[in-house]
This record gives sequence, structure tokens and C-alpha cells, in this order.
Amino acid sequence: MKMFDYNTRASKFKFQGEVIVPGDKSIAHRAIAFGALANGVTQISNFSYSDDLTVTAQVFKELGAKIHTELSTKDMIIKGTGHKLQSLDHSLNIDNVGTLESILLGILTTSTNEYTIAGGDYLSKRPLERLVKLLTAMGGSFQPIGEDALPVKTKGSHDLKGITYQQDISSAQIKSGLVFAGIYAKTPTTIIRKLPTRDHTEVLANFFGANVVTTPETITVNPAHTNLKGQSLTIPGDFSSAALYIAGALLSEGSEIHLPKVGLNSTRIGMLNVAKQMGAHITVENCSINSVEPYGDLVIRSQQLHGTKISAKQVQFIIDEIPIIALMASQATGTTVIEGIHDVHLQLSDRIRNMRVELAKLGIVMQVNDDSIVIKGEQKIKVKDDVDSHNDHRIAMMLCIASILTETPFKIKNIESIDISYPNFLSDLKKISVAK
Ligand SMILES: O=C(O)C1=C[C@@H](OP(=O)(O)O)[C@@H](O)[C@H](O)C1
Ligand SMILES: C=C(OP(=O)(O)O)C(=O)O
Repeated sequence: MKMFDYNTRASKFKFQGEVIVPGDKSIAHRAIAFGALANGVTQISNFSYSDDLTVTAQVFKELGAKIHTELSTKDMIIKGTGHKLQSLDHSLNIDNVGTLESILLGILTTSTNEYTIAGGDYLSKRPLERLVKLLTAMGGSFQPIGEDALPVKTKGSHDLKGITYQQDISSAQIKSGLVFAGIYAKTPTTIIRKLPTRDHTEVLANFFGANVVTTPETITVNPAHTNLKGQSLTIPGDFSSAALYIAGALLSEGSEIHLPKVGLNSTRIGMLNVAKQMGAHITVENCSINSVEPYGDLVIRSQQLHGTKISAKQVQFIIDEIPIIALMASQATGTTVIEGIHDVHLQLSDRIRNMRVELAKLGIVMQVNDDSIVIKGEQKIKVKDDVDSHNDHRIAMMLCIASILTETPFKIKNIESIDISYPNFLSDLKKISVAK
């Protein structure tokens, strides 16, 4: 088992300098999928390989897309299948890539070939029924091989009918599966929103030539099965990666960091808004739009934060940042309450439980209720034990940020899970860390 030994020096750290965070993982999954389905060539600039995106690229290669990366520019080039998906005599292994699971289920519903999708430990337990029942209503058929989780056999149809789905759960992944299937259905699909979620699928669908109409209450996917055309796009920096440095710089006195070209899609930057609610002044400059997604440069200096109330409406916009926000809350003055956390238990690992258990080993406690978390501020880090990422990259990276705030060294077991989204995280972290 690999152990994290970054913090072996008996010192706290502050952040100084600049980090160029990797390209956004969530947008890249979708860009690969649309590029693989489209007619013609797609060029994706600022694509950052991570374990999750390697799996997604591999799956779409197996389905027939020609995908390669230009060595000189690092651009990903995809020659699309024009929706003629390769039939396979082996199963598609999607490891624990949750976003890919939903996108792929939606896409395979549009093919008359039979496929088997297999997954890793986490996805072999995560319920499939939430999305599968909707895709079945559109005309797909699915056979879970075990319980209600991967592996699953799929057989779709060219005669799918659109459905109207009143969201009972606010999930960008479930919505995305329906959008992909809806593009190839014979009649429109309408999603009536519960709460808004990240909108990369809708935005990219239209960029590639689909016809998805959004209002504050609904998303309507109109049939567009022959229309997808290859495109060129540039992926902005991943806000979820940037959030780690934002928190570290705010919490560690004397810090000042610059984060150029970070994605600023309003459905992703909930953590920035939470930081502002907690009293942070963060400079956002040089804002622009990359192909379809907004981005800008961030400048963050350390500041004393205060507790805040985060409502259920905000939770989808901080869904992957809850562990790092919990750490921020524990160091602020006053108490922070995060409401509407119920669905977060279904992320990669049981994140709420795992962050509570691991932060407790650092002396940081929180009260986790059925649908809320209460975190008292001004908790001094007191290292009691080594910690574990539970193979969850967001937990691993949050624990690394906690490590800069204490002079007591501790180890992070299963630190290699950072490769899921950000393989260069430790070297980037070291580059900007200055011992105090
Ligand atoms: O659509 C996406 O790219 C994602 C949606 C979120 O999951 P849910 O849709 O399950 O909330 C998020 O937690 C995940 O990391 C990525
Ligand atoms: C949970 C995550 O991703 P996915 O659902 O795609 O595995 C994540 O990136 O934090």
C-alpha cells in the first residue's frame, strides 16, 4: 500500500505561486462521447488524461471511434462513428467512472447491438434502477446480472420514444443519460427539473448540433439523430481541482496563489459562492468563453472565514466539493450547516461518511444528520492516526490540503486515488507549498 509522505517535515505550509489545473474531467467525458457519436472529426484541446478519462476514451475506442492524442499539442483527435457503434464480443469495463456509466447507458439504449457493461467495486454496488427504469420506458432493455448494479446487459432500439420525466432526484448524471438517449429517439424527451444541476451535457449537445431546449423549469431534447457533427473545442481548467487550492490558500495564512483559465460555469462554481458567503474576497479576472464554456483567472489570498448556511439548492453546485468545504468550515469562526446532503451518499464512495471518519482522525468532528451536516468552526487539527482516502480522489486531495495546516506529519493511505482526476496533484501542490 502506497503511503503519502508529503508532510514529513515538521512544518505548516502556505501557498505561493501559480497552478495550471488540469482540463475539466466532467466536460471531457461528454466531449469524448459526443465526438465519438458525431460524423467527422472532433479536436479537443487542453485535454488532461486521468484514470477516469483514460477509461472513457478506451470505451469509445472499443465502440468504434478512432481516438488519438497529438504528441506536440496534446490535443485529443476523435474520428466519430456517425452513430454506427461497433458490436462487441466482450464486456465494456468502466471501472468506477460514474459519469461514464450514465452516459453509456443512455448511448447504448440507442443501439440494437447487445452489450455488457462491467464496473469496479463502487459501481458494482451503486443502484442502476434510477436511470434504467427511465431508459426502459423509452424502449431499451436491461438485465442486471447481479442485484440492481453493474454488471448489466443492454439492448436498445432504433425506435425509442421520448418520455416526460419529473425529476425525483437532482442528478446531472441521470439527466445526461436521458439527453444522450433522447437525441436518438423518435419523439421529444422532456425533463422537468427538481433543482438545477451542472449543464455541460445540454450545452455540448447543442454545440455538436443537437436540439436541446432549456427553460428554468424544463429541458426538452428534440430528436436530432443525424445532426451531430465533429467540432473543435478547448476544455477549461477543472473548477473541482481549483477548489482545493482555493481552500488551501484561504486557510493558510500568508498565501497568495493564481489559478489561470479555470472553468467558471455557474452550475459548477458553488464552492466559490460558498467561500464568498464565508467572507472570502476572491478576484476573478480575464473572463472569457472557450468554445462554449466560460473561464477566467482566479487570485486567492488567505483570509479569516466565518461559518455559513448552505441550502439544499446549492448542494448540486458543490456536489464534489463538500469534503473541502467541510475542512474550510472547521477552520472558520462560527458554525456551518450544509443542508440537502442526502444524494451525496451515492457519489463514488459514501463521501459524507468517509470524510467524517477520516477528519475525525485529525481531530475534526462534525454532526451528520439524515439530510444535513453541522460543522463547528475553530477546530484545531490534532493528528490522532493516519488517514485513508477510501480510494476516493476527492477525499484524498482534501486530506492533502488538511496536511498543510498542521505541523504534525500523517500518512494518507491509498493516496494513489488522486490519479482518478488529477495525476499531477502532488507535484503541483509541492510546487506552490512554502514551509512557514
Ligand atoms: O455529471 C457529472 O459529470 C457529475 C455529476 C455529479 O454526480 P450526480 O449526477 O450523481 O450528482 C458529480 O458528483 C460527479 O462527480 C460528476
Ligand atoms: C464522483 C466523481 O465522478 P464520477 O461520478 O464520474 O465517478 C467525482 O469526480 O468526484
